[in-house]
Amino acid sequence: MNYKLPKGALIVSCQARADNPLHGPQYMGAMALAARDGGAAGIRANGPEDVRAVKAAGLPVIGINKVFSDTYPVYITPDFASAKALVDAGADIIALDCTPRARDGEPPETLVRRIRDELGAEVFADISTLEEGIAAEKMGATYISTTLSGYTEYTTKTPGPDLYLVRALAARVEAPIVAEGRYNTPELARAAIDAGAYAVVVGTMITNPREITKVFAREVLGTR
Ligand SMILES: CC(=O)N[C@H](C=O)[C@@H](O)[C@H](O)[C@H](O)COP(=O)(O)O
Repeated sequence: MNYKLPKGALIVSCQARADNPLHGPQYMGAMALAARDGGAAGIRANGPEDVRAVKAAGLPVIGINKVFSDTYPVYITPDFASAKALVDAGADIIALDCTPRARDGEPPETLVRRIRDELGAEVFADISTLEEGIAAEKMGATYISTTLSGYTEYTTKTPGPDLYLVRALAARVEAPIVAEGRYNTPELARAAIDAGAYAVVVGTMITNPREITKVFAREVLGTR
C-alpha cells in the first residue's frame, strides 16, 4: 500500500486557536514552511483556511475541522460537510474523531467510508483507547492515531504521552499507528517510533510559543 505519509515521519501540527496571538492562516502558513525546512514530512492543520495556507509548504496535509457543540463531546471533524470543506481546501488526509461518542449525525463508520469513497481522501482516525483503534481499522481508516488519549471522559490525561497505547495498538492493528498528544521532547518522539509508531505528530512544543514560554517561565521564576 502506498501511503501519503512516509514511514518514520515527523508531522508538525500547526494550530492556533482564536485566543492565540498567532491565530490566522498567515501565521500557520509560515509555521508550516518553518516546519518543512526543519525536517517535517507532513503538516496537521485546522480548518479550510489554515489548510489552504499550509499547502504552500508542499507537504502532505492532514486536515481537521474543529466544530464545537454545546450538546455533543465530538469536535474533530464531526460530520461529512466539515470533512468535505477540508478536501475542497486541498487536504490530502482527513482526521476525524473515531470514538463511539454521541455526535450530531452520521456515525464514524459511515463518515470513514464516505470520506474514502466520495472524497477520495485517506482517513486518519483520532482515537483514545485500544478498542477504538481496533474498531477504526475495521471501519477502513488508513491511519490510527492516539490523539484523543487523555481527552475523552473515560481516559486519563497523564503528564506525558500515552506510549502504552502506541505499543498496544502496534501489537494488535495492521494499519500504520501514529503517536500524537503530549510528545513534548525529541526523546519522547523517538520513543514513539521505538514503541512501534509509523509516525509521530508534535504540536504544542513546536508551534505554540506561548505554551513553550510558559514552560521556561515556570522554571526560571520557580513557580513550578
Ligand atoms: C485533543 C486535541 O484536540 N488535540 C488537537 C488535535 O488536533 C491538538 O490540539 C493538539 O495540539 C495535537 O493533537 C498535537 O498534540 P500536542 O499539542 O500535545 O503535541
